[in-house]
Amino acid sequence: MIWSVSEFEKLNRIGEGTYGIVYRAKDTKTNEIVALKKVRMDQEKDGLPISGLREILILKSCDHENIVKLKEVLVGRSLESIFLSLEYCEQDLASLLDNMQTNFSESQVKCLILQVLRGVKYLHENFIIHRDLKVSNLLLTDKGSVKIADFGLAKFFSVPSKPSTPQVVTLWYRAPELLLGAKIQTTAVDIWAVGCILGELLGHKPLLPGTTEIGQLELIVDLLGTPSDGIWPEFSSLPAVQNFTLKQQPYNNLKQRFPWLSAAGLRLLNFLFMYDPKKRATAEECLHSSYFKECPYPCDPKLMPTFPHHRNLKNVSQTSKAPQEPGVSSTTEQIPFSLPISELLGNIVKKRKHE
Ligand SMILES: Nc1ncnc2c1ncn2[C@@H]1O[C@H](COP(=O)(O)OP(=O)(O)OP(=O)(O)O)[C@@H](O)[C@H]1O
Repeated sequence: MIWSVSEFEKLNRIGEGTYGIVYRAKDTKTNEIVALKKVRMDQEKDGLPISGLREILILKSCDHENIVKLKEVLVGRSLESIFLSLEYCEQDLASLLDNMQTNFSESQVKCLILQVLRGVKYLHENFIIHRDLKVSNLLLTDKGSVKIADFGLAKFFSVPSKPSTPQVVTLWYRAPELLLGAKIQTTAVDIWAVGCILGELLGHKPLLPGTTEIGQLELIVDLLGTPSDGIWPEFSSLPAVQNFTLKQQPYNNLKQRFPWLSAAGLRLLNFLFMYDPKKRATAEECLHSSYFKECPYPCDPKLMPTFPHHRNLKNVSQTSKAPQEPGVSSTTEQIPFSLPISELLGNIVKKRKHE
């Protein structure tokens, strides 16, 4: 068995999510810049946390230009730390939206959302539901390429579907069926999230920024009107319908929210926001939307502007002050040994003898 050893120079911390810390790092052998995502092992005594395993298995199975590439799974000196080495993307849409001086033009929004839809179409065709699509999980390279990231909540789905835990997807992007306790999750939850992302890009602010589940439902009802069995036959049999009294609001206010948007743009948003998940658009259908075939046309990704690298500027000083993690030096990190995924998964709880 060949163990290849790589050394990474940790450059700065670029993100910290629920499941891990992400660093910008240089592979000192190849000089390649990568993103190293440290998989959080806090509660784990017997191996990888489920979110880390999911992310590895799903990313390993993906090969698409709009899905972030997993290069290697790396194991630290003691098997206690696991890192994913991912292709490096200069921006994530959340920090970009927070920091940009000029808003995205509609043609740029079309370019971005088309790429998201291509990535989502690929996932759904490969029986993967992402379940946590949001602007912070959409990365953008300096070449204008969008990459869907963070597969910690993603899962393979089967047909017919099996019940799964409803508490997924960040509140702002969460589909009404999840808020109402549906037991079966379908690809439609990702499509709802794409609708929220499109609304956020077009409106330059989060579309439905709820702070509680009921508050989230109320924002949805304010925007789209109150659902009923007429438009969504399963509605009144959803588990949580009894828990909430939804206010009666008969109007769809998308046109009021986006008064400048064309009829095709509004049709697309309405299709993404169908209450009934069975009637909601598929990624494939959205890709054929006439919205993308009318002026302003989607810009070519190569013509997307590049932006200052805020995350690096902000975090360089933070990184040098950050408390040192076990086995991690603040400059040249002796981190990981790369191991084949089959080995990793086979040996995940065994200590390495040949280190
Ligand atoms: N390949 C990458 N290139 C550049 N930046 C990245 C990359 N992967 C992740 N990031 C940055 O790190 C942040 C957190 O990453 P990620 O979402 O994968 O972690 P997480 O712990 O699963 O987060 P969450 O809290 O969203 O579940 C992202 O928002 C992004 O800013």
